[in-house]
Amino acid sequence: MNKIVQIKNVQKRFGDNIALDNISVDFNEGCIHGLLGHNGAGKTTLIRIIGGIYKQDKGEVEVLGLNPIHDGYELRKNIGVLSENMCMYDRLSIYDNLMFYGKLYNIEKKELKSRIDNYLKMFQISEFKNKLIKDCSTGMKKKTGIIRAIINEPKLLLLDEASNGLDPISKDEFHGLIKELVKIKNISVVLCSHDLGEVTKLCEHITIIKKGNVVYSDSVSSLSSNKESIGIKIDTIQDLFSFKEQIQKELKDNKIDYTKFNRNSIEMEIPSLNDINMVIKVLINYNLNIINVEHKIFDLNKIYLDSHREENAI
Ligand SMILES: Nc1ncnc2c1ncn2[C@@H]1O[C@H](COP(=O)(O)OP(=O)(O)OP(=O)(O)O)[C@@H](O)[C@H]1O
Repeated sequence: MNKIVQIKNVQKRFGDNIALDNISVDFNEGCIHGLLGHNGAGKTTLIRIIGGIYKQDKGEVEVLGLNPIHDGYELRKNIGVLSENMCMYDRLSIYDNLMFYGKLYNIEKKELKSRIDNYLKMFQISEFKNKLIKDCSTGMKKKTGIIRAIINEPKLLLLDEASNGLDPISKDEFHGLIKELVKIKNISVVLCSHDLGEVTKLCEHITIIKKGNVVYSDSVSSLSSNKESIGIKIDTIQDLFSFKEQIQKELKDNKIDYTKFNRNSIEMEIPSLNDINMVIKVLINYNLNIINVEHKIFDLNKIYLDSHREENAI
């Protein structure tokens, strides 16, 4: 698979603050890549280096075979960026905003109009095209923001916490649109998010950054197939916290070290599916009513928490 982004030993400082320490990571073409990490981990800085907005202090960066600093003009023609703050003109309509941004790319007027019309249709906001941005809902603005980010038909789309503020239904729609773009336009995406559900749903490759270093980077398919243990989640009617310590001890005696208790559910890693019966017996012994048993093939929550334990610090 071709590499669309190659980052090698990149460092970026802001004064004494090391935003990126010594990062090396590659992103493949035609995939959605998730970029995760706590607040201040360095995600936006990395996105901005990829987009040619910041220049790294050390290391090498290649995006679409280009050097983002030296080939900035060429690069900007081929990437799209959407961040939480979308920077659109409040007093212009959806349509006029898109025309304005499209003209910046020197897209021929007839072609630009046809692209805008097609995307407005695809995103189901044609009927609102004359609405001023200041009067639009967050969902409408986000859709306009994505159209703006892809109006130049980019090969790479950088989404920095772009779905923030969307209600669950609009978020679902947003995810559908991103998937569709990847499928029909073969766009590669780097998606920065704090929403692990969103990343699990969309991304084929995941990179976790901690204090300016990559602490985790792997494809979801290899994560799922290389797993030595199996994640399960069991829902109960009763409150599990009252039995937490006893259950935890019994499971530990049965070689189940990782357990996460929620009020009405327990998540754990079991060595094999045969161990499910033993776990259920333990719970039933506490007169707990089990209402659901879920097999979690890919548990990003656990991967994220594990990668932020102190012993994994680089
Ligand atoms: N322009 C800047 N000037 C000074 N410091 C900056 C600048 N941009 C980022 N930093 C610092 O670099 C570090 C990494 O910030 P960055 O915004 O990349 O993190 P992030 O992972 O995107 O965080 P969040 O999830 O909160 O958006 C932080 O300590 C931040 O304060």
